Amino acid sequence: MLQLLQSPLVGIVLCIAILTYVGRWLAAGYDSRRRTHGKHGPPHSMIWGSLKEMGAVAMANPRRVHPHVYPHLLRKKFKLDSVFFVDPWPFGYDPFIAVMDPAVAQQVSDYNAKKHYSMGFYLVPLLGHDDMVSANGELWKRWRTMFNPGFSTQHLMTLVPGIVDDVLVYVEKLNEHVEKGDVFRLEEETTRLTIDVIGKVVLDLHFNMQRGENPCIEALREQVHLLPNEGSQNPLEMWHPWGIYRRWRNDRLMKDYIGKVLDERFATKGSTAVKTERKRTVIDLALWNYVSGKEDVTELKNDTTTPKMDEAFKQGAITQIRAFLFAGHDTTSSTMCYVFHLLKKHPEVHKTLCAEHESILGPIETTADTIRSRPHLLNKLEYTLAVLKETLRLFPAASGPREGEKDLNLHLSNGEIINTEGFMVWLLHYGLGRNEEVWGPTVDEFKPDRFLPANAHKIPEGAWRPFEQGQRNCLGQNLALLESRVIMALVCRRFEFHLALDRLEEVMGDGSFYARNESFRKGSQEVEGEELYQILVGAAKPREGMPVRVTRLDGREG
Ligand code: HEM
Repeated sequence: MLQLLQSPLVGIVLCIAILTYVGRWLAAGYDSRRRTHGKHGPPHSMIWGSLKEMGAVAMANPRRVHPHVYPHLLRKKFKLDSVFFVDPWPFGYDPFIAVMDPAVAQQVSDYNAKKHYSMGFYLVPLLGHDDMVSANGELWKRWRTMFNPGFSTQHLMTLVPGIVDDVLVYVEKLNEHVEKGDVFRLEEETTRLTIDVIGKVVLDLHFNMQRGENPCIEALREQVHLLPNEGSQNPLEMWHPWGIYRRWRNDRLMKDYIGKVLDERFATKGSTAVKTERKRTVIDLALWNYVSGKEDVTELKNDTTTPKMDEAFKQGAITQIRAFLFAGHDTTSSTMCYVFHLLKKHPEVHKTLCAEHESILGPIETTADTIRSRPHLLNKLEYTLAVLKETLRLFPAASGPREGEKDLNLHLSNGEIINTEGFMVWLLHYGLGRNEEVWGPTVDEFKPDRFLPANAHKIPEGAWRPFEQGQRNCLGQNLALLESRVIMALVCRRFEFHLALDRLEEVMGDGSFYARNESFRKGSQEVEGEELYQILVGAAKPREGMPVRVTRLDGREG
């Protein structure tokens, strides 16, 4: 063996392999430069691409600001149009077309452009292969069709009492923080709540993360933190042996845990209950579809031994369940954090919101029971919905990376037509929500009124898309908006949250991911005057997990 390794032939083969790899890498770089040169965008050089200009913007802003913020800052700095080209090679995967124009974004979703392949790479450690968030074509369609009924408004209304129970635990915990007067990370507490909610929706399980721990969720959350994130300026971080081991271990743990739940549900319910009960949790929908797809279910019904599930189906279902657990927790908790942050900054909005809750849901003491018995009242909270929409306009939790292709042409308002082949088409909800050409002179102001039904017609079509639109829109958006309204109805009249970024040292020992890496805290800590800027940790989250103090608004017990 040693002799073989020392032979000149092996050396030659290795050299050829390395040279081929480097050659292909350089060719990709040249291609990226060539494609982007001369196109509308920040100043571009054949040597540096857009790197110099991106670097200058990065240097003028906090080191770990979320990548979806940069194109917006570039657009403002160079007074660019709402669609432009950026060449970040050797960073990223392809040169990209930044889209912050509603009509053009709409063209991309009407075309039903494919998810960009980088999304799959990014999500594999977290979700496994072929998850429905990044999959395309028939594979995606099959899962989406299967799970759609689990997110119908009618079904979601039946979940409201369970959501209320979870939010009441959250209220209890906030009261404990009031008593202690401590500083804590609001994102952490809120994420535990949204996990409890999504656990019921997806697996019909109560994870009880607000009062305890769960190994599967711990693994999921650690996995989120091990993805390329705010620490990924160091490309070697992904290759750290400890990180590789933890990702492997977490992946196995999640697969085993969810696989066991699936097996148990399938064994206890077998086909009979799954077929007759027609429950609509994600897991039951998966099982129901599986059982219904069988040619002969009687064989399963009469089976006295434990029925076994086809392994390929099981692995696919595990991946989708992981996708729901992931997509359904931190996006919502991040949005809630920004709602509370903006309400504190805008007391007049907070007051109007509380008045709406009082008039539609009655006194706070009876609100939980009122919502449980008359959940449809949540649909009447127009101002609450407007506050949520305005928050998502300014702080969207995600964006939409799509793959350009030969037949996908973008028709710009100036008559120009852009062919997208070879580019990533990046639908940037952050930049779209902050584009003054779309939202006018009040673009930077927090004005929920713009989303009230009387004003909604003034908003250009396709301009509000934090859940994306078209066939690949967010499957969980109705759940997110419903859950958020329950939280707001039970929290906003009780508490206010005081941002405590100046008391960070009090939470640094909490062992959370946010406590890592001191170097991120050096230099400017504001983006366009906002100190609670977004960072990338799975979703776009408030930096430092939003350290706060909480006080009671009425001085009474919550
Ligand atoms: C405020 C909260 C949320 C926001 C802002 C949000 C945003 C988004 C966005 C922008 C997409 C499209 C991504 C793309 O175009 O590449 C998406 C997809 C998705 N979201 Fe959400 N989401 C939220 C909550 C949820 C919840 C609660 C669930 C729970 C089940 C969920 C499940 C999904 C799924 C399964 C997809 C993929 C849908 C498909 O491709 O067919 N999301 N979300």
